[in-house]
Amino acid sequence: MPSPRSSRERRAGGSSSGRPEFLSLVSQRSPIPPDSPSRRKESGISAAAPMPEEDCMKLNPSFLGIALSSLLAIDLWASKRLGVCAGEGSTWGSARPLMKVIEISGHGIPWLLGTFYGLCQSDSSAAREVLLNLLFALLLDLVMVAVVKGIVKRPRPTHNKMDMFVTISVDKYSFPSGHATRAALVCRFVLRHLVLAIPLRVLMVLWVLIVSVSRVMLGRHNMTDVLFGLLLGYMLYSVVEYCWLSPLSAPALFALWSH
Ligand SMILES: CC(C)=CCC/C(C)=C/CC/C(C)=C/CC/C(C)=C/COP(=O)(O)O
Repeated sequence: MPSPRSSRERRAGGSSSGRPEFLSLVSQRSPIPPDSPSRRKESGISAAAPMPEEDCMKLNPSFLGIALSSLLAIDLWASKRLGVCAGEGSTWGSARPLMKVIEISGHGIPWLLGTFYGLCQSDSSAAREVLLNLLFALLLDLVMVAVVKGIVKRPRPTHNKMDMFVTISVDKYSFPSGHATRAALVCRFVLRHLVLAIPLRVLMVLWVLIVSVSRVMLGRHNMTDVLFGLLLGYMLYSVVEYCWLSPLSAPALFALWSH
């Protein structure tokens, strides 16, 4: 048996849209009397009787849609204003070389190569365990960011100059920021597994903040790319911790690195 909503939509000319702005247009052609309860419901005028849950749900996607578009508009506008190092001629264009050094400090290549080198050089099994897990974390991060970038396909900001040091194909997309995920992941990893003096721990957190802010200042990302990247990196560390590789759980891997 057809639901009351679907039969109403058929009467209204076959529209399947549940969005109120479309329903108000549709209702001009509807044979339902203007003061009927269902007409009041469609036009959003509150009736004495409580609205059925089905009709309340119709308003939410539209509200959510407006809220999301507003957030994205604010994000684009603010990110463009903060992109003060996006080009040599930008307001803070002279700071661009420094921003690019910060960019390299969070790039995948130095982190992967450094960890790989450390793994080959390490002679203690405890160090090997930590470095092997760091390598796993960095590779997992690379894969996850590539997957999300490939799904979301959000283009980089229009003011970005694509002059980045070594990129892969999905790096033409900006959501999420790979630098932000890596910085958050590495920071959590290092704070958990390295015994560092307090000033160094503070420096590590500051580095995450500087790398994150520099992504927007360089014009590489919108703010939401960076915020989501930080969140993703933070969560990825929990995955690494959960899958922690040890000589017991992955003996073959550890046999590879034992001298
Ligand atoms: C050395 C080992 C063990 C493996 C190398 C594997 C490999 C394919 C590395 C690629 C590293 C690479 C090119 C990463 C891209 C980093 C990057 C430019 C991310 C984009 O960051 P974003 O913040 O602009 O999104």
